[in-house]
Parts: sequence; structure tokens; C-alpha cells
Amino acid sequence: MLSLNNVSVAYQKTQAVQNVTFELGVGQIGCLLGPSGCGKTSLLRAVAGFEKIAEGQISLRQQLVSAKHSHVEPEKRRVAVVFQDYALFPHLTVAQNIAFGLHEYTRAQKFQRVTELLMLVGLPGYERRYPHALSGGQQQRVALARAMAAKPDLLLLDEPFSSLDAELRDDLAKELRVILKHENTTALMVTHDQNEAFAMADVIGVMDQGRLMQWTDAYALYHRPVNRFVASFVGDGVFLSATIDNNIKLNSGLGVFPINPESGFKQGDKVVFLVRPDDIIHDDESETLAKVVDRSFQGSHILYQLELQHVGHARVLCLALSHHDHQLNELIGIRLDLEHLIVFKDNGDVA
Ligand SMILES: Nc1ncnc2c1ncn2[C@@H]1O[C@H](COP(=O)(O)OP(=O)(O)OP(=O)(O)O)[C@@H](O)[C@H]1O
Repeated sequence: MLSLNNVSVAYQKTQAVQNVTFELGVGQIGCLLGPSGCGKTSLLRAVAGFEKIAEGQISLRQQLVSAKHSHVEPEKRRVAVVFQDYALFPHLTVAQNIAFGLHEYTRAQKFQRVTELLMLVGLPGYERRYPHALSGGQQQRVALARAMAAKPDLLLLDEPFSSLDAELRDDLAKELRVILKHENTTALMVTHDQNEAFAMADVIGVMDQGRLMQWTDAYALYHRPVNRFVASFVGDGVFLSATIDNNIKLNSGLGVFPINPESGFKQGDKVVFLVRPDDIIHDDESETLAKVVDRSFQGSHILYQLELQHVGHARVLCLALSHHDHQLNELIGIRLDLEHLIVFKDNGDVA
């Protein structure tokens, strides 16, 4: 449905997007995830046709819509965009807003589509309201209904929930996924919030400094990040130093762990490996002790920051059930439960 091949976007002095390649199939939901300034909005705008591209090709339905010397205008792409600020027409009712782009529909067809969409976005009976009489979340649902009304081939969403509060954001992200799947809409969303990406997307693209680092599902991003940037940006965790010794020997004294023999490391190589909070198991029986240096109560769990009592005094995170209630400076037993070791070359920046 959507295919990007080696796409670059440049402004006068800034190379905003560099050599991005990915594909999105019919009905798939993709999400571009990355920190502020990584180029995700520029890429979305290029797909919408608001930005021309400097290199590469963008195709929709196997038709070229953007290349260095050719550019199909946004209104000819059968693409709809939902912006973060809702952008509803204030002088039109909810029904008029949603029906705005349905030029070829009869009155009866418009009525039917508006009713159907309001039901889908959880606002049945809101036809005659005006935008100012709706909450932020409700306005964004109407904006979504309006964008989906004419059944676009591709729906683009630019941080659609960023002006809503955190709880509403999570709920809406989950609801939006159900709505998009119900209509079999292909969608590409931009966000800097990994929870939103996890809740929404079939496939996630992590971007850093204009480049697409990895394009895969949430599970693979978390468990098989391709580099340190992705490993740090997606999920919590810390890197610990180690040296390759056929197996990996950990200088933090946490044990010896086998690595994938095809990883290409040789004996004596300095490496770092990723330890997620759920890899550190609190175990009173264990002789490996760590000191509680910080704790944050999260209801069912407590997230501890622990200082290892061995070489380097490295700090790790540990997610423990909240009835394991330990105080600052207490020494607690831990063990490492690492199934797949995520190992990268050491750049010398880990203690
Ligand atoms: N219209 C523009 N003119 C010049 N430079 C721009 C323009 N829009 C974006 N940039 C620059 O391009 C780079 C990528 O910006 P972009 O907005 O695509 O990133 P982003 O990941 O979407 O960031 P944010 O989450 O803050 O919106 C940044 O360095 C930004 O300053």
C-alpha cells in the first residue's frame, strides 16, 4: 500500500530525513517513534505530500507519488491527516464537520456515514453539537471520524493525542486501534511516546537523527534492538560492561552467560550488555547482594534502583512485586534471569 524507498527530506540547511526505506501493507498500522527533532514529522509530511523529497521514491498503491523530480499534490493522494490540534471547523456542527469532504455522497448516504462513524468513535447522538461544546478527547474523536469519513487509502496521524492527558491518551490509543482495524484502514502515526506506539501499532519504526534505525513489531524492538539507541529509547534498562571469554564474563560479578556464537565477537572484546528491570529478579535466597538506592512505588510493583556490591558499583533497575517492600540502603538478594543477551560493542561510556 505504502512504500518508501531511500527517502530523504532536506530543508535549506537541515537534512531532516536520510535514506528511509519501509513498507506498510493494506490494513496495517505503522508508527514512527523517536525523540524530538529526529525527522518523524518531516517524513509524515512527505508521505502526505506537504513536503517534497530530495532523494528516493514514495509510492502509494504501487503508484509513484514522490520522487526527486515528480510530486503528486496532497489532495490527489487519497490520504487523510489527523493533526494534534484537532483542527475542526468551529462554525460547523459535528455532523457537518464529519460530512465535510463527502462531496459525492447523497444526503442519505452522508447521514448514514456520519451516524456510523459517530457510533464507531463512541459519540452516538452528538451530530448537532458544536466543537466548543466538546472536551479535547471528544474533539479528537470527531477529527478522527472526519478524516476517516471518505475512506482514505491511508490515514496519517501526527501526534494525535499529545494535547490530551496521559490516561485519556492511553485509552484513546487502544480505542483508535480497534476503530482502524474495524474499517481496515492503513495508518501511519507519529509519536515520541512508546506506550502509545505499543498500544497502537502493528509495526514500529524507531528514528534517530533523520535515520530509520529499525522497522519491526514491538516485541522484536524490545527484545532484539539492533543498536544501543533503540535499546535505550524503547523500554527501561541499563548497560553493564563485560568481556568476551568464549562465553561472556561479567565484571559486575553477576555471573557467566553464553552469547550467540554467531554474534561476531572474539575473545577479549570489550562489550556492554542490556539489563532490563524484568531481567533482575529479587531473590532472598541469592548471595548476590545489591543496595537499594532509589525506589518508586507503582501499585502492583515497586521499581527499585539497585547498586551492585561488586566491581564498578554499577546501578541496575529491578521490578519487584510490591509486597517486597524494601527501604533505601537496604541490601537485598538478586539474580539475573537473562534469556537472550543483547550485546553491543563497548564505546567506553559505561562504568
Ligand atoms: N520547515 C522547516 N524548515 C527548516 N527546518 C525544519 C523545518 N521543519 C523541521 N525542520 C528541522 O528538521 C529536523 C526534523 O524535524 P521534525 O519536525 O521532522 O522532527 P520531529 O521528530 O517530528 O520532531 P518533533 O517531535 O519535535 O516534532 C529538525 O532539525 C527541525 O529543526
